Amino acid sequence: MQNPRECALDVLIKVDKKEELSHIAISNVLEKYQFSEKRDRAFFTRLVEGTLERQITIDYVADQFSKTKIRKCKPLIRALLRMGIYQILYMDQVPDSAACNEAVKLAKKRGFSRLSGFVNGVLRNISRKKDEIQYPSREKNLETYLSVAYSIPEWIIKFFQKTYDNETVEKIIASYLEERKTTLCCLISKGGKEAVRKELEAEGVTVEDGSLIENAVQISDYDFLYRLKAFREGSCYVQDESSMLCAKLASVQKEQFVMDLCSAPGGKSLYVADQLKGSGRVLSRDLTEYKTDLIEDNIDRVGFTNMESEVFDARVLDEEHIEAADVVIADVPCSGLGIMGKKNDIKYHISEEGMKDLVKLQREILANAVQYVKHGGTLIYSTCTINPAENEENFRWILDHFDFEAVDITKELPKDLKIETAQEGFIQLLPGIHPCDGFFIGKLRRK
Ligand SMILES: C[S@@+](CC[C@H](N)C(=O)[O-])C[C@H]1O[C@@H](n2cnc3c(N)ncnc32)[C@H](O)[C@@H]1O
Repeated sequence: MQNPRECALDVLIKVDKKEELSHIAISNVLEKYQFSEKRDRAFFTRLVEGTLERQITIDYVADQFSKTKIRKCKPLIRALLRMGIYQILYMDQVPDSAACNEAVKLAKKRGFSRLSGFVNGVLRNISRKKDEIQYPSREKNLETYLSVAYSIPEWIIKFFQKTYDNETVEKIIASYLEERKTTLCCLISKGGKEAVRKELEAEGVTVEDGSLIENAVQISDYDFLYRLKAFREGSCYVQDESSMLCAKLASVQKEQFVMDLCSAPGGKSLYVADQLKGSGRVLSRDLTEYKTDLIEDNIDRVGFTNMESEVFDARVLDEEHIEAADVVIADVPCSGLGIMGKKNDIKYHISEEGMKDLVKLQREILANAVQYVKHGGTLIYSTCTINPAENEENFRWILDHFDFEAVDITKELPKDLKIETAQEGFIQLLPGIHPCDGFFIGKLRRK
């Protein structure tokens, strides 16, 4: 990686133009430069993720120091300013002078010599007057304050306030900015947690136990996941504990047939296939070949023979599988408000209108999902969002329209997780309140 700042600039421009999602753009660059220095790769990742994460705060600051509003700047200049401000405000180890000089050099290199003075002026001014930056008053307008302080669109804050008190809302949005470790699910059939821990520690990785799930570990102090033997050889895979809990609640039994309707990259399928210990069958579907290739990559890596992938649109009823499955998992496409800390694009892309369309799509998928469940079989309905319409309202819609009953999951939850609605068959996990992503899980039984 010759110049991590230039790589970051290119990714930020692409993401700004909505040409690519940030996590995909970042991982493409990291893959391309997998043999570059660990330090450069880490700097690049932090610069892109941090700049996107703090974009609302950064833009608010930029507009105080520039006559041209940042939204009106050319994409390259906007990206340069944003990443320059991020370095000045949030990267203590980078001298402000380096942040300014490198931004000026990149502006010139990319044919914007005329505007390099403007970039220099804005960045140096912010660097000089850091202590004079004005932020909105918490007392005068809580929502605007929270939006700028935590870099979350104001409408999302108001949306959360409809369901949660201000203290909870602040905990949720603060959690999105927290640094998080990578969580891995250790496959039981590959020796389980202790075997994985041993291999990871031998490679210098720091390994801690997960908070909710027995076979979860959290790792730090590593560079490239694919270089870790335990990962490469398929003893573990990346999965948040909320997702593991979701798959665990499917409570699969040996020899069962499981249909996972929206399954790429295959996390929940892998979990249940592992629980089936080589028996039974997991049919993992997704909408496109690009997506099922991701599932196939995972199957190849872990070597499971009881799991297969298939391109299938879950909105289309599959007559051949009516009442065929012991367990159906409908982990549907959703607004993703529970994972905004991991996927920075979500907060800039999603809208209330978009969430309404998602509810329609989810019900279309659910109307088919219910039909694949055998009588007495299980339906798991899940999302990674915090939106009552996509979550408990859809759950109740199933109960109202189909021959299903809610399953009391109180006793199946980890002992530290006490959520009252569990007896009604569902839980809403909240980041900042629970030690995992924001996630909804509902469990139903076909009568
Ligand atoms: C929340 S993600 C699934 C995550 C996955 N269950 C896991 O644990 O790794 C939702 C998935 O639904 C897929 N999807 C969207 N529309 C779909 C449709 N009509 N039919 C099938 N899958 C769809 C998306 O491609 C995406 O992979």
